[in-house]
Amino acid sequence: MDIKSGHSSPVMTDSPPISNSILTIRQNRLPYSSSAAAATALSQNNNLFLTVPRKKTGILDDVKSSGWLDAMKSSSPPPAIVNKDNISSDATDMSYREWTQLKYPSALTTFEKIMSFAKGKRIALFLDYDGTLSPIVEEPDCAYMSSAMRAAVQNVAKYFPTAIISGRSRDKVYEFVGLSELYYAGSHGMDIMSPAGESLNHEHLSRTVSVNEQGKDVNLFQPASEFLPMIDKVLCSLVESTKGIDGVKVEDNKFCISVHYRNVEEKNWTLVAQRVDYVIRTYPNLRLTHGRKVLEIRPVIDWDKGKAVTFLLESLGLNNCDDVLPIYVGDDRTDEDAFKVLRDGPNHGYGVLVSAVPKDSNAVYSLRDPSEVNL
Ligand SMILES: O=P(O)(O)OC[C@H]1O[C@H](O[C@H]2O[C@H](CO)[C@@H](O)[C@H](O)[C@H]2O)[C@H](O)[C@@H](O)[C@@H]1O
Repeated sequence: MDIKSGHSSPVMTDSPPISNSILTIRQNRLPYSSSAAAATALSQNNNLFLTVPRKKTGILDDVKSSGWLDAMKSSSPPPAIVNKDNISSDATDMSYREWTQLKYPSALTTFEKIMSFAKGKRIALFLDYDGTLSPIVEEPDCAYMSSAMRAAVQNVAKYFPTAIISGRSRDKVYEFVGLSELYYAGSHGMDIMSPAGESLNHEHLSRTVSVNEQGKDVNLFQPASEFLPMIDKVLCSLVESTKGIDGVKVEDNKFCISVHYRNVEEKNWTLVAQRVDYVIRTYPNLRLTHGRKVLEIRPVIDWDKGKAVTFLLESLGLNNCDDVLPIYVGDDRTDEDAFKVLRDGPNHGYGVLVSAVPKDSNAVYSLRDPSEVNL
């Protein structure tokens, strides 16, 4: 594979050797140089989002009838599917193989095909964090990324504009990744930051300049900033109302809040759902989504990871270009918005779903786990 310089983003010219990691890029590459758009109404018809019931009075009934509990139970692969040694059963293996053969081919085995499609195109790379760059662990504060993964991300970012798109707060995910040359979109895309020295050029941008850890100016785009006081209030209420439940963790993600129940005994999951429901039912401007053993509370604005990808492509001048190939790698339900944008929108690209279990997705390709994102 060779990459031509002289473009704002390098162009793929040859097929690279097959790699066992989507982030492995070898050889001599040249570096690339490279009014708040907060829409007001909720336009999510996406059935991944659960509407918070407002008018009923029986909280437990609400929690049951609105499907919260079912979603909570199915929100991460049950331990029975992948055993402790990560050795899956024959039946599981078979269904996974079928799934990758028939529906979502492995990005590793089709790497050559992807690269031949990328020939002559500029790549823009979008990476989710938890479950994609770092393995899912019990303690959210300990979801560290390996140095090998960091080096791989750093390497690709020399050649392609690269962004981390996470549900976490931007500060937290920046702390984990630690690479100042990347774009970061925290809070499910509601907090976008350019690398130092790069600006976010966008018609809808009411630009905020901020100073990063190295004292350099960076551009911020925060379409939900008006919700901050409300989110802070709700955060305090959620901490207070769940504090008696063993194992629960309320995480401040700045423009959204995560209520983790991974370490809560299953018999108490109803209680978690009830308490969360009780707090947020009085806030019509908030909505609830489910992640991996986590309830995520965020403002009702027409913004998600898919919108963040579009915004970044537009800011980079890479939108609606036939010679651009955006690639998004993610594992979670919230990544589906980005996969959908790349599959159906004008910026045709590839979604790569990281999953060890078969599931339906808007992605085109798959990888089994973070170790396949980078070996
Ligand atoms: O968009 P992401 O970068 O994938 O962030 C989504 C959520 O990830 C984190 O929670 C998940 O990972 C934890 C660490 O492995 C795990 O303990 C938890 O059960 C998972 O849900 C993060 O803590 C959340 O705030 C993010 O919303």
